[in-house]
Amino acid sequence: MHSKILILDFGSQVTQLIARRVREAGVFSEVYPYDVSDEFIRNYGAAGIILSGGPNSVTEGDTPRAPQAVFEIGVPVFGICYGMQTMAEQLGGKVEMGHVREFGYAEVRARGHTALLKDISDFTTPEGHGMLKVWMSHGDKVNDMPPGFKLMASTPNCPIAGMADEERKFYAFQFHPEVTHTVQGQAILTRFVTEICGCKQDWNMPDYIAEAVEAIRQQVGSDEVILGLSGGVDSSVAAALIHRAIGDQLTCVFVDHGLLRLDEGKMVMEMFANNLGVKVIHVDATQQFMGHLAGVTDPEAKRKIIGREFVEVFHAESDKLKNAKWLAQGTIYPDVIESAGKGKKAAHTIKSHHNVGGLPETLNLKLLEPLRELFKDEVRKLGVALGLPHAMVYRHPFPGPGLGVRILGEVKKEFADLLRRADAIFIEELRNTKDEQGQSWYDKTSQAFAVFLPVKSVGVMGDGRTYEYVVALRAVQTQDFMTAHWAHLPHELLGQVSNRIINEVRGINRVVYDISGKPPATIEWE
Ligand SMILES: Nc1ncnc2c1ncn2[C@@H]1O[C@H](COP(=O)(O)OP(=O)(O)OP(=O)(O)O)[C@@H](O)[C@H]1O
Ligand SMILES: O=c1[nH]c(=O)c2[nH+]cn([C@@H]3O[C@H](COP(=O)(O)O)[C@@H](O)[C@H]3O)c2[nH]1
Ligand SMILES: NC(=O)CC[C@H](N)C(=O)O
Ligand SMILES: [Mg+2]
Repeated sequence: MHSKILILDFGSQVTQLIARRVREAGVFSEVYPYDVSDEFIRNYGAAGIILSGGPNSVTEGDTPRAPQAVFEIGVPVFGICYGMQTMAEQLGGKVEMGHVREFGYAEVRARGHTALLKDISDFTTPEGHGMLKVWMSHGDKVNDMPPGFKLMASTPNCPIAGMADEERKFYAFQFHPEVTHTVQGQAILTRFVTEICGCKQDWNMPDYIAEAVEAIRQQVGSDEVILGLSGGVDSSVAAALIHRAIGDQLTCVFVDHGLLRLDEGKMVMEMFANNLGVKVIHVDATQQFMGHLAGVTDPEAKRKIIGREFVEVFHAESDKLKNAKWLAQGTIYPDVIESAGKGKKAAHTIKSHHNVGGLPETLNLKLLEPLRELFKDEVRKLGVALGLPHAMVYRHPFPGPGLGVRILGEVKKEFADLLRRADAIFIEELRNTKDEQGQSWYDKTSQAFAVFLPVKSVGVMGDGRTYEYVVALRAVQTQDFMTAHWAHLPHELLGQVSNRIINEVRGINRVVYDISGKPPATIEWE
């Protein structure tokens, strides 16, 4: 049995990051909603409990509180932001609605020489104070500490930015150690779970796989599962994991909508059907997709058509199976955060992701989403541990609607064929570079591709006049795809790509490079 950390979620946008940091420390953890019962807390067997942040204010009645048992069962407790505020309130301290709200970077003075912070700091002031560079996001603050607590950290705006009752091993911070902007955040959480809670650092990817496999078997029983396999990272890793769990009960459906990259279909079939022994149905739905897309120029209309036709195909394929009760998806945590955010804040829809998530009721399939707690880089590590080739796991993401959102305006087969070839040249040239560390520009960019512009311009080739189409190259660097910088590719490389495309792809006589960031542009052009 692993020792385990219980994380109680008060609704923060970044709760899963806490779980991720604990995983990175090699310790097992699970996230539960804050309102589990006292009995649950007593029986769970946690080596320590972490209380997350959250959008509410403890100064208002009827807002979330931790089960009282959290503070009674004698295990260490770590409060973060709202978690600190409710800890203070529940143990007899005082929280006030702040007059100054603090969002973003702050420097915090570490105080009190606690077991948690000893020798952790980012720099020392001339007066000899240890300082931490942290990330804050709060309005309320603790004004009086509960009995038994001493001051652990402070800022000018927030005199009680950290507090500790070392007797009971209760620790709390107003800032967020789980985000990477808090430089020592991982060190602080690692120390909490190892030295303060006494957990062994014995939890690793093979254990994760074993537990996920067991959970999938429990959930699915003897039912059949279908999975939309794109050849992208997420659905490939999901397929490998589910296949490990239930073998032939899994059927993957790979849809070729005629808008895939060059040789994509061949590659996916070889990899999965031939090398990994996974059952894959290759559906050539080119006619169906292209037929419905004919004459349609509006980007949202195109996306909706593609989403609808995907569902049609999955529907038809699941009907052919005897006992298909589940639709598996490669949904990962950022997808979950984004959709929750949309529900709460009524944000504008910038793009309708084709997402199989918006499935019609009539499909009558339950969802199986074994990756929904993981971040992209963790999914990649999982893929490698499952034996998928490095090159597949570290591919750039490719959107479900494929070249459909990279051919501006009406999608035509002729355009898709030109774009596929231009794109393959760009990617090949990126892969062929190498810096001193042995990294290629493909590795150093997060996503790179060509875009087809259905406008013609005049050129001169071999003394003859040409009047042909334009291709735009796009390459971006990003952590989370929510914001992105355009990649500063070397001019020689761009020149080489441009030369090859114009020389090798008849029909293209001009290549341009996209130098827009996100925001204000988006990564895809439609
Ligand atoms: N051509 C396709 N055939 C079948 N399913 C698809 C296809 N394209 C996309 N999907 C489904 O849509 C889901 C979402 O696509 P998305 O691009 O976000 O993930 P991915 O393709 O698995 O990974 P990546 O982000 O690396 O491209 C996929 O997990 C897959 O289930
Ligand atoms: O599976 C997907 N279905 C979609 O409909 C879709 N639209 C955009 N993307 C990918 O999402 C990331 C952000 O893209 P944007 O900046 O263009 O919104 C980039 O990685 C895009 O490739 C999609 N992925
Ligand atoms: N990030 C948080 O947990 C915020 C806590 C609380 N809602 C505040 O604004 O102070
Ligand atoms: Mg994809």
